[in-house]
Amino acid sequence: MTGAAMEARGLTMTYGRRRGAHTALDGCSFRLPAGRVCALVGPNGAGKSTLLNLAAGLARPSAGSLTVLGSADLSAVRGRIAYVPQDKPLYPQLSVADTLWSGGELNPGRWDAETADRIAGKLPRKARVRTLSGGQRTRLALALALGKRPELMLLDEPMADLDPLARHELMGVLMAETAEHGTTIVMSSHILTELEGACDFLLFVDGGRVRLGGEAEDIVSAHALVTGRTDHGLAPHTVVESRTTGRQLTALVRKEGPVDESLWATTEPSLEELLLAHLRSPDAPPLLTPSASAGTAKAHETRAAVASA
Ligand SMILES: Nc1ncnc2c1ncn2[C@@H]1O[C@H](COP(=O)(O)OP(=O)(O)OP(=O)(O)O)[C@@H](O)[C@H]1O
Repeated sequence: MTGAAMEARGLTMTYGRRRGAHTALDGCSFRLPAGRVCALVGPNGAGKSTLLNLAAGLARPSAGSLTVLGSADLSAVRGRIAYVPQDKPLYPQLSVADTLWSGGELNPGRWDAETADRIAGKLPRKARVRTLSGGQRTRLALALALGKRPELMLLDEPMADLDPLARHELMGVLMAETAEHGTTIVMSSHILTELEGACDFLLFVDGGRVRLGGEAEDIVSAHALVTGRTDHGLAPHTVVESRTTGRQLTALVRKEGPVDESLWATTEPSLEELLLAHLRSPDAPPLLTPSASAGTAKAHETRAAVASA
């Protein structure tokens, strides 16, 4: 599919009322183009699970709007979405085989038994779900999600309890899904090293707000790691984070034009370095690339239509 897999405008979610009220998402606006593998990152309590719950249609926003797969009525697109929440809810009394069978029963016309079976891998088919380890349960939940052949997969910390080999395998499977079927994947994770190279889009949420959004490559290349003398100013660049050792300054900057490389030794940060710097600097200004800005696609389409008229 083309267009946006998700588009949020002023998306706000407040839990509780009056004195006990807590705003988990606070006026988020962003756009996630279809067919991307999107890393949803942010510190504990940032609002990641809340966003995934809203996208899965399990809760309604307190204010603002959220469009998923082109529809504001999320019950209408539920069949095209697979959601694997953090606690991986499965029926503990069912066997692995029965759980896979139920996937087929619940998703008539869409179910891909071969894929589900492949992802379930060596899980003992006769074992009851309640006897599986955390990682094995995750594998089964992912088999159900992928077997559904969704257009949008929402995965809340899918890698947390997988062993390194299984994580590697999962990343490969998810990337193949996107390449073959154009599936959009949104995956929350705290394991930053594993996201690099696997995710091509980034949503960094903190304090209920989107602080970074867009193509991972574009976001990384908008920044630079610079080292130089403290008396060389860094203007006009925005300093996200800096550290001084004697007369030497090392900083992660958001570039406003080219960095003067005669004064500053400059390298491109890794995605992990970039995210860590932003985690440590909650006051850094937000950055949304044009592809992640809500409403941009329509504006581009309108401009293109006007130009070709
Ligand atoms: N059902 C709820 N009732 C009240 N507050 C909630 C509820 N669910 C989440 N919250 C609060 O909303 C905020 C965001 O929570 P959320 O689970 O979305 O964060 P998160 O980014 O997924 O965190 P983590 O990385 O720890 O999983 C937190 O302060 C949390 O305490």
